[in-house]
Amino acid sequence: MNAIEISGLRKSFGHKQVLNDIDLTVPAGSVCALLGPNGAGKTTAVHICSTLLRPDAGTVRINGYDVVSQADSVRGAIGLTGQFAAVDGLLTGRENLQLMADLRHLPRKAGRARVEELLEQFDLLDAAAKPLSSYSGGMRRRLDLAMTLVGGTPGTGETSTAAGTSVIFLDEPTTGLDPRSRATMWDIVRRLVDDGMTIFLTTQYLEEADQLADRIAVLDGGRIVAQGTPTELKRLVPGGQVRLRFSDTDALADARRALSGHDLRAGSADLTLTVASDGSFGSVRSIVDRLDAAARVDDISIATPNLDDVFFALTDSNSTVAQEVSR
Ligand SMILES: Nc1ncnc2c1ncn2[C@@H]1O[C@H](COP(=O)(O)OP(=O)(O)OP(=O)(O)O)[C@@H](O)[C@H]1O
Repeated sequence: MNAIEISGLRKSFGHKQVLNDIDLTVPAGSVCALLGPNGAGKTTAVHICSTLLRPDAGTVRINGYDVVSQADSVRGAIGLTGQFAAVDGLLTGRENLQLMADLRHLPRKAGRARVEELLEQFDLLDAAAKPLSSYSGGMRRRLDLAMTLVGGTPGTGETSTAAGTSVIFLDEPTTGLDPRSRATMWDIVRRLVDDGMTIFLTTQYLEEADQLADRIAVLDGGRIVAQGTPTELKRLVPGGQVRLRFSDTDALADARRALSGHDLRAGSADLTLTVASDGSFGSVRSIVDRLDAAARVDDISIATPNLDDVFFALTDSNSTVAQEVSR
Protein backbone atom coordinates (compact mmCIF):
# COMPACT_ATOMS: atom_id res chain seq x y z
CA MET A 1 0.00 0.00 0.00
CA ASN A 2 1.15 3.54 -0.73
CA ALA A 3 1.27 5.93 2.21
CA ILE A 4 1.64 8.95 -0.06
CA GLU A 5 0.23 9.30 -3.59
CA ILE A 6 0.80 12.58 -5.39
CA SER A 7 -0.65 12.94 -8.85
CA GLY A 8 -0.55 15.90 -11.24
CA LEU A 9 0.13 18.31 -8.37
CA ARG A 10 0.37 21.99 -9.28
CA LYS A 11 0.85 25.06 -7.13
CA SER A 12 1.57 28.68 -8.03
CA PHE A 13 2.12 31.76 -5.92
CA GLY A 14 0.93 34.67 -8.04
CA HIS A 15 2.55 34.22 -11.44
CA LYS A 16 5.27 31.99 -10.06
CA GLN A 17 4.63 28.30 -10.75
CA VAL A 18 6.32 26.47 -7.88
CA LEU A 19 5.08 22.90 -8.47
CA ASN A 20 4.37 21.87 -12.03
CA ASP A 21 2.66 18.49 -12.50
CA ILE A 22 4.30 16.48 -9.74
CA ASP A 23 3.73 12.70 -9.56
CA LEU A 24 5.22 10.78 -6.66
CA THR A 25 4.31 7.70 -4.65
CA VAL A 26 5.81 6.58 -1.37
CA PRO A 27 5.14 2.99 -0.21
CA ALA A 28 4.10 2.58 3.44
CA GLY A 29 7.00 1.89 5.76
CA SER A 30 9.64 3.44 3.50
CA VAL A 31 11.70 6.63 3.54
CA CYS A 32 11.47 9.07 0.64
CA ALA A 33 13.83 12.04 0.45
CA LEU A 34 12.87 15.09 -1.59
CA LEU A 35 15.99 16.87 -2.74
CA GLY A 36 16.20 20.16 -4.52
CA PRO A 37 18.06 23.44 -4.57
CA ASN A 38 16.88 26.38 -2.46
CA GLY A 39 13.47 27.56 -3.59
CA ALA A 40 12.72 24.38 -5.56
CA GLY A 41 9.35 23.95 -3.83
CA LYS A 42 10.15 21.25 -1.26
CA THR A 43 8.49 23.01 1.68
CA THR A 44 5.50 23.87 -0.51
CA ALA A 45 5.09 20.17 -1.36
CA VAL A 46 5.34 19.18 2.32
CA HIS A 47 2.81 21.84 3.31
CA ILE A 48 0.31 20.60 0.71
CA CYS A 49 0.78 16.97 1.82
CA SER A 50 0.20 18.00 5.43
CA THR A 51 -2.96 20.06 4.65
CA LEU A 52 -1.37 23.44 5.49
CA LEU A 53 -1.70 24.61 1.86
CA ARG A 54 -4.28 23.80 -0.82
CA PRO A 55 -3.10 22.54 -4.20
CA ASP A 56 -4.18 24.43 -7.34
CA ALA A 57 -4.64 21.17 -9.25
CA GLY A 58 -3.94 17.46 -8.91
CA THR A 59 -4.53 15.14 -6.00
CA VAL A 60 -2.59 14.13 -2.92
CA ARG A 61 -3.65 11.14 -0.85
CA ILE A 62 -2.16 10.17 2.51
CA ASN A 63 -3.04 6.63 3.59
CA GLY A 64 -5.78 6.86 0.96
CA TYR A 65 -7.27 10.10 2.40
CA ASP A 66 -7.52 13.15 0.16
CA VAL A 67 -5.69 16.16 1.63
CA VAL A 68 -8.45 18.56 0.59
CA SER A 69 -11.73 16.71 1.10
CA GLN A 70 -10.57 14.50 4.01
CA ALA A 71 -8.13 16.88 5.69
CA ASP A 72 -9.09 15.86 9.25
CA SER A 73 -8.34 12.20 8.55
CA VAL A 74 -5.03 13.20 6.98
CA ARG A 75 -4.14 15.31 10.03
CA GLY A 76 -4.86 12.33 12.28
CA ALA A 77 -2.44 10.17 10.33
CA ILE A 78 0.53 12.52 10.01
CA GLY A 79 3.19 14.23 12.05
CA LEU A 80 4.93 17.33 10.78
CA THR A 81 8.07 18.64 12.43
CA GLY A 82 8.80 22.33 12.70
CA GLN A 83 5.26 23.21 13.70
CA PHE A 84 6.07 23.36 17.42
CA ALA A 85 8.83 25.95 17.09
CA ALA A 86 6.81 28.19 19.38
CA VAL A 87 6.70 25.69 22.27
CA ASP A 88 7.16 27.25 25.68
CA GLY A 89 10.84 27.86 26.45
CA LEU A 90 10.16 28.22 30.18
CA LEU A 91 8.55 24.79 30.45
CA THR A 92 10.72 21.70 30.71
CA GLY A 93 10.90 19.12 27.93
CA ARG A 94 8.69 16.81 29.97
CA GLU A 95 6.13 19.59 30.61
CA ASN A 96 6.01 20.49 26.91
CA LEU A 97 5.29 16.87 26.01
CA GLN A 98 2.69 16.62 28.78
CA LEU A 99 1.03 19.77 27.46
CA MET A 100 0.79 18.15 24.05
CA ALA A 101 -0.66 14.96 25.59
CA ASP A 102 -3.31 17.10 27.33
CA LEU A 103 -4.09 18.97 24.10
CA ARG A 104 -4.54 15.63 22.37
CA HIS A 105 -6.90 14.53 25.19
CA LEU A 106 -4.87 11.49 26.16
CA PRO A 107 -6.12 10.00 29.47
CA ARG A 108 -3.86 11.22 32.33
CA LYS A 109 -2.13 7.90 33.05
CA ALA A 110 -1.69 6.93 29.41
CA GLY A 111 -0.43 10.45 28.67
CA ARG A 112 2.24 10.25 31.39
CA ALA A 113 3.36 6.82 30.17
CA ARG A 114 3.58 8.09 26.59
CA VAL A 115 5.61 11.14 27.64
CA GLU A 116 8.17 8.99 29.51
CA GLU A 117 8.35 6.56 26.60
CA LEU A 118 9.06 9.38 24.15
CA LEU A 119 11.66 11.01 26.43
CA GLU A 120 13.53 7.73 26.48
CA GLN A 121 13.08 6.99 22.77
CA PHE A 122 14.39 10.43 21.82
CA ASP A 123 17.34 10.41 24.19
CA LEU A 124 15.92 13.25 26.29
CA LEU A 125 15.54 11.64 29.73
CA ASP A 126 18.57 13.43 31.19
CA ALA A 127 17.30 16.80 30.00
CA ALA A 128 13.61 16.13 30.73
CA ALA A 129 13.50 18.35 33.85
CA LYS A 130 15.41 21.26 32.29
CA PRO A 131 13.68 24.25 30.69
CA LEU A 132 13.53 24.14 26.92
CA SER A 133 15.43 27.44 26.73
CA SER A 134 18.55 25.53 27.85
CA TYR A 135 18.27 22.89 25.09
CA SER A 136 20.75 22.65 22.21
CA GLY A 137 19.54 22.74 18.59
CA GLY A 138 19.71 18.93 18.36
CA MET A 139 17.70 18.47 21.57
CA ARG A 140 15.06 20.92 20.38
CA ARG A 141 14.79 19.10 17.06
CA ARG A 142 14.34 15.78 18.89
CA LEU A 143 11.71 17.23 21.23
CA ASP A 144 9.92 18.69 18.22
CA LEU A 145 9.77 15.27 16.57
CA ALA A 146 8.69 13.63 19.85
CA MET A 147 5.85 16.15 20.13
CA THR A 148 4.47 15.12 16.76
CA LEU A 149 4.22 11.56 18.08
CA VAL A 150 2.50 12.22 21.41
CA GLY A 151 -0.87 11.24 19.99
CA GLY A 152 0.32 7.77 18.93
CA THR A 153 -0.50 4.70 20.93
CA PRO A 154 2.29 3.75 23.38
CA GLY A 155 4.39 0.72 22.56
CA THR A 156 6.50 0.12 19.47
CA GLY A 157 4.61 -0.97 16.43
CA GLU A 158 1.29 0.32 17.68
CA THR A 159 2.31 3.86 16.83
CA SER A 160 1.82 2.93 13.21
CA THR A 161 -1.79 1.86 13.48
CA ALA A 162 -4.42 3.76 11.55
CA ALA A 163 -5.49 5.38 14.85
CA GLY A 164 -2.13 7.13 15.34
CA THR A 165 0.57 8.91 13.42
CA SER A 166 1.96 6.74 10.67
CA VAL A 167 3.40 9.22 8.15
CA ILE A 168 5.98 11.74 9.30
CA PHE A 169 7.08 14.78 7.33
CA LEU A 170 10.53 16.02 8.27
CA ASP A 171 11.34 19.34 6.64
CA GLU A 172 15.13 19.65 6.76
CA PRO A 173 15.38 17.76 10.07
CA THR A 174 19.11 18.18 10.61
CA THR A 175 19.92 21.55 9.04
CA GLY A 176 22.36 23.37 11.29
CA LEU A 177 23.04 20.38 13.55
CA ASP A 178 26.55 19.17 14.34
CA PRO A 179 27.57 15.72 13.02
CA ARG A 180 26.88 13.94 16.31
CA SER A 181 23.36 15.42 16.67
CA ARG A 182 22.72 14.61 13.04
CA ALA A 183 23.73 10.97 13.58
CA THR A 184 21.42 10.77 16.62
CA MET A 185 18.54 12.08 14.52
CA TRP A 186 19.33 9.53 11.79
CA ASP A 187 19.18 6.73 14.38
CA ILE A 188 15.81 8.00 15.53
CA VAL A 189 14.49 8.09 11.97
CA ARG A 190 15.69 4.51 11.40
CA ARG A 191 13.95 3.36 14.57
CA LEU A 192 10.72 5.04 13.47
CA VAL A 193 10.93 3.16 10.18
CA ASP A 194 11.55 -0.09 12.07
CA ASP A 195 8.33 0.67 13.95
CA GLY A 196 6.49 0.84 10.62
CA MET A 197 6.39 4.61 10.06
CA THR A 198 6.60 6.17 6.61
CA ILE A 199 9.03 9.08 6.44
CA PHE A 200 8.98 11.87 3.87
CA LEU A 201 11.93 14.16 4.38
CA THR A 202 13.37 17.14 2.64
CA THR A 203 17.03 17.75 3.00
CA GLN A 204 19.86 19.77 1.56
CA TYR A 205 22.34 17.13 2.73
CA LEU A 206 22.84 14.55 0.02
CA GLU A 207 24.59 12.29 2.49
CA GLU A 208 21.43 12.32 4.60
CA ALA A 209 19.34 11.15 1.66
CA ASP A 210 21.96 8.50 0.85
CA GLN A 211 21.99 7.27 4.47
CA LEU A 212 18.26 7.21 5.10
CA ALA A 213 16.19 7.11 1.95
CA ASP A 214 14.85 4.07 0.12
CA ARG A 215 13.98 6.38 -2.74
CA ILE A 216 15.05 9.89 -3.63
CA ALA A 217 13.14 12.38 -5.77
CA VAL A 218 15.01 15.36 -7.15
CA LEU A 219 12.88 18.49 -7.54
CA ASP A 220 14.08 21.27 -9.80
CA GLY A 221 12.27 24.04 -11.63
CA GLY A 222 8.93 22.82 -10.30
CA ARG A 223 9.33 19.30 -11.70
CA ILE A 224 10.64 15.96 -10.47
CA VAL A 225 13.70 15.65 -12.69
CA ALA A 226 14.69 12.18 -11.47
CA GLN A 227 13.70 9.61 -8.91
CA GLY A 228 14.97 6.24 -7.83
CA THR A 229 17.05 4.48 -5.22
CA PRO A 230 20.33 6.17 -4.31
CA THR A 231 22.16 3.52 -6.36
CA GLU A 232 19.92 4.05 -9.41
CA LEU A 233 20.49 7.79 -9.27
CA LYS A 234 24.25 7.37 -8.98
CA ARG A 235 24.17 5.25 -12.13
CA LEU A 236 22.77 8.23 -14.05
CA VAL A 237 26.06 10.01 -13.74
CA PRO A 238 29.23 8.73 -15.30
CA GLY A 239 32.39 9.85 -13.63
CA GLY A 240 34.10 7.09 -11.72
CA GLN A 241 37.78 7.80 -11.37
CA VAL A 242 40.99 6.10 -10.42
CA ARG A 243 43.16 8.66 -8.64
CA LEU A 244 46.92 8.25 -8.74
CA ARG A 245 49.59 10.07 -6.76
CA PHE A 246 53.29 10.15 -7.64
CA SER A 247 56.39 11.17 -5.75
CA ASP A 248 58.01 13.16 -8.59
CA THR A 249 57.34 14.67 -12.00
CA ASP A 250 59.27 11.94 -13.85
CA ALA A 251 56.93 9.25 -12.49
CA LEU A 252 53.94 11.42 -13.41
CA ALA A 253 55.24 11.85 -16.99
CA ASP A 254 55.90 8.09 -17.27
CA ALA A 255 52.35 7.38 -16.15
CA ARG A 256 50.90 9.82 -18.67
CA ARG A 257 52.77 8.01 -21.45
CA ALA A 258 51.77 4.55 -20.20
CA LEU A 259 48.12 5.53 -20.02
CA SER A 260 47.87 7.33 -23.36
CA GLY A 261 44.48 6.58 -24.86
CA HIS A 262 42.77 6.75 -21.46
CA ASP A 263 40.71 9.77 -20.41
CA LEU A 264 43.30 11.51 -18.20
CA ARG A 265 42.98 14.63 -16.13
CA ALA A 266 45.34 16.44 -13.82
CA GLY A 267 44.28 15.81 -10.24
CA SER A 268 43.39 18.52 -7.74
CA ALA A 269 46.92 18.50 -6.29
CA ASP A 270 50.34 18.57 -7.99
CA LEU A 271 51.74 15.14 -8.85
CA THR A 272 48.28 13.58 -9.09
CA LEU A 273 46.42 12.23 -12.07
CA THR A 274 42.84 10.99 -12.43
CA VAL A 275 41.86 8.34 -14.95
CA ALA A 276 38.23 7.86 -15.96
CA SER A 277 37.05 4.41 -14.92
CA ASP A 278 33.76 2.73 -14.09
CA GLY A 279 35.41 1.34 -10.95
CA SER A 280 35.01 -2.27 -12.10
CA PHE A 281 37.77 -4.76 -11.32
CA GLY A 282 38.63 -5.21 -15.01
CA SER A 283 38.96 -1.48 -15.63
CA VAL A 284 41.14 -0.90 -12.58
CA ARG A 285 43.31 -3.91 -13.41
CA SER A 286 43.93 -2.68 -16.96
CA ILE A 287 45.15 0.66 -15.54
CA VAL A 288 47.33 -1.03 -12.94
CA ASP A 289 48.77 -3.44 -15.56
CA ARG A 290 49.77 -0.56 -17.81
CA LEU A 291 51.39 1.31 -14.96
CA ASP A 292 53.06 -1.68 -13.39
CA ALA A 293 56.28 -1.71 -15.40
CA ALA A 294 56.15 1.91 -16.58
CA ALA A 295 55.74 4.18 -13.58
CA ARG A 296 56.11 4.14 -9.81
CA VAL A 297 52.79 5.02 -8.18
CA ASP A 298 52.82 6.19 -4.55
CA ASP A 299 49.12 5.93 -3.90
CA ILE A 300 46.01 4.75 -5.73
CA SER A 301 42.35 5.27 -4.82
CA ILE A 302 39.08 4.57 -6.60
CA ALA A 303 36.22 7.10 -6.52
CA THR A 304 32.72 6.33 -7.79
CA PRO A 305 30.16 9.09 -8.35
CA ASN A 306 28.39 10.17 -5.21
CA LEU A 307 25.02 11.83 -4.76
CA ASP A 308 26.66 15.26 -4.88
CA ASP A 309 27.74 14.54 -8.45
CA VAL A 310 24.21 13.36 -9.27
CA PHE A 311 22.59 16.39 -7.69
CA PHE A 312 24.79 18.89 -9.49
CA ALA A 313 24.38 17.05 -12.78
CA LEU A 314 20.60 16.91 -12.49
CA THR A 315 19.97 20.43 -11.26
CA ASP A 316 22.30 22.16 -13.69
CA SER A 317 20.34 22.96 -16.85
CA ASN A 318 23.55 22.92 -18.90
CA SER A 319 24.35 19.37 -17.89
CA THR A 320 23.85 16.64 -20.45
CA VAL A 321 22.41 14.34 -17.77
CA ALA A 322 19.74 16.93 -16.90
CA GLN A 323 18.88 17.32 -20.58
CA GLU A 324 18.65 13.56 -21.15
CA VAL A 325 16.53 12.98 -18.05
CA SER A 326 14.08 15.75 -18.95
CA ARG A 327 13.59 14.45 -22.48
N1 LIG B 1 3.37 31.92 0.66
C1 LIG B 1 4.14 32.21 -0.38
N2 LIG B 1 3.87 33.28 -1.16
C2 LIG B 1 4.63 33.56 -2.24
N3 LIG B 1 5.69 32.82 -2.64
C3 LIG B 1 5.99 31.75 -1.91
C4 LIG B 1 5.25 31.38 -0.75
N4 LIG B 1 5.79 30.25 -0.23
C5 LIG B 1 6.84 29.93 -1.03
N5 LIG B 1 6.96 30.82 -2.03
C6 LIG B 1 7.96 30.78 -3.11
O1 LIG B 1 7.89 29.50 -3.70
C7 LIG B 1 9.19 29.01 -4.04
C8 LIG B 1 9.41 27.67 -3.39
O2 LIG B 1 9.51 27.85 -1.97
P1 LIG B 1 9.74 26.62 -1.00
O3 LIG B 1 9.90 27.18 0.37
O4 LIG B 1 8.69 25.59 -1.20
O5 LIG B 1 11.13 26.05 -1.54
P2 LIG B 1 12.16 25.05 -0.85
O6 LIG B 1 12.55 24.07 -1.90
O7 LIG B 1 11.57 24.50 0.41
O8 LIG B 1 13.36 26.00 -0.54
P3 LIG B 1 14.44 25.99 0.66
O9 LIG B 1 15.35 24.83 0.43
O10 LIG B 1 15.12 27.29 0.45
O11 LIG B 1 13.68 25.92 1.95
C9 LIG B 1 10.16 30.10 -3.58
O12 LIG B 1 10.50 30.88 -4.70
C10 LIG B 1 9.38 30.89 -2.58
O13 LIG B 1 9.82 32.24 -2.57
